[in-house]
Amino acid sequence: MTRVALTGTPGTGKTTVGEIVAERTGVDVIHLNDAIREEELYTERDAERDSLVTDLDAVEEWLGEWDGVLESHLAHHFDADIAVVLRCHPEELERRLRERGESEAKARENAESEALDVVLAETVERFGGDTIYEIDTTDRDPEDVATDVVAAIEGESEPRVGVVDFIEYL
Ligand SMILES: Nc1ncnc2c1ncn2[C@@H]1O[C@H](COP(=O)(O)OP(=O)(O)O)[C@@H](O)[C@H]1O
Repeated sequence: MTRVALTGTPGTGKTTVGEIVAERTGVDVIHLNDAIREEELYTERDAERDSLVTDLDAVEEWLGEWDGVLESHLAHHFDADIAVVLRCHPEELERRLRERGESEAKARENAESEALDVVLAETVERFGGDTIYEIDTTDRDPEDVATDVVAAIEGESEPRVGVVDFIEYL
């Protein structure tokens, strides 16, 4: 097994898809955002944003030589053999986040970040184009998306970047 970074803007479906991949393949999946809280892998609490400031070095150390699927919007900040970047049209993303109970401001902020390809750009910067599998989840159900993720993990599909263009949303 190798290490897979399963990343994407919040709301793209990483948690949902990660759970399906774990069920189907038996591969170990770490939901990093939970681990950061449970293992106290943060430097401080940002009270204003109601969020934790992740201690990237502490996470790296905690991961050690672990192999499996690392699921988080931060997953691409750590070493991995391949990166899977989930994408979602900003309007659908905003809807998903509102339905999940996020504030209007947070849903909007994430939708704009998705339109600007922020996570993809960060991932390309770290991984280069040859080990990234970008998957558009818009109008697809999580089971289908999980099938694509499993194919990427098992080396049955080709790396690809540049599959969406959401810039008109802005
Ligand atoms: N492919 C999908 N189509 C529609 N809704 C989805 C899809 N994947 C996830 N969702 C829903 O969108 C919300 C965000 O999904 P989640 O897996 O928590 O995303 P993330 O972990 O990337 O923040 C959840 O309410 C989830 O049920």
